[in-house]
Amino acid sequence: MNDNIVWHEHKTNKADRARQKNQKPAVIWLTGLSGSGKSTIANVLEQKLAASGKHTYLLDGDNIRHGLCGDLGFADKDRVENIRRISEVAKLFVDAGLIVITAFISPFRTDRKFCRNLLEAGEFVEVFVDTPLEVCEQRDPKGLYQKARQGDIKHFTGIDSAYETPESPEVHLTFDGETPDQSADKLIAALTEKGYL
Ligand SMILES: Nc1ncnc2c1ncn2[C@@H]1O[C@H](COP(=O)(O)OS(=O)(=O)O)[C@@H](OP(=O)(O)O)[C@H]1O
Ligand SMILES: Nc1ncnc2c1ncn2[C@@H]1O[C@H](COP(=O)(O)OP(=O)(O)O)[C@@H](O)[C@H]1O
Repeated sequence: MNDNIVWHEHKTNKADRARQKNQKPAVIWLTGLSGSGKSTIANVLEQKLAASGKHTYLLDGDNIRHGLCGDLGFADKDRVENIRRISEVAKLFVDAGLIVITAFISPFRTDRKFCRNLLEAGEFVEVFVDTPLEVCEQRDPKGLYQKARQGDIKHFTGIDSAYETPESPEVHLTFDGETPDQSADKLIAALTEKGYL
């Protein structure tokens, strides 16, 4: 970083904006395999939070990779940079007073920890969408597992690229045949019980 760039304190701050919105800004970070249900649950969660008057913003893997991270692929170093950029954006949105929901595979522990460390204590809420690989592969909503098994996609998470499971996520969301709506309700119940909402 350039030594001649000095941080500028603003007169309106995160606490003011949070008070105005009557909510606790945070990042609800969904992590899990492709097809585990991150985007689906994140969408339902956002709808439900909006309906209860919360101000939210959803950052979703596929969408962000069309714009902000459109230059990145799926080699390890690209995934690291992907999560770094998203973490910085999430931090800005938290500063804006929002409840940020993210839906990225985010396969590496150090990258999820990077985001946690960027934020203040209690602002990073790791949610492990723990759907077994067999279920994700059976769902295969975009046909990507089939392509990965055929060798048409390289470095596919869970097939030939690692997924490091969270060691102590704030919320551990297991799949037991629930509908997306039920999973989102389970998540909201856990977030409420732990005081994040
Ligand atoms: N090689 C490989 N591995 C994993 N995923 C792949 C790959 N190639 C494309 N896709 C599609 O990209 C989506 C994952 O993007 P993310 O930004 O969440 O990935 S990461 O966090 O940087 O690992 C992922 O979206 P989700 O299925 O919603 O998770 C896939 O649709
Ligand atoms: N309880 C559930 N929660 C989330 N998705 C579910 C659930 N049950 C079935 N699904 C289906 O699984 C698929 C998950 O896909 P998606 O949300 O794109 O996952 P990801 O974002 O993790 O790749 C969707 O087709 C969704 O309808």
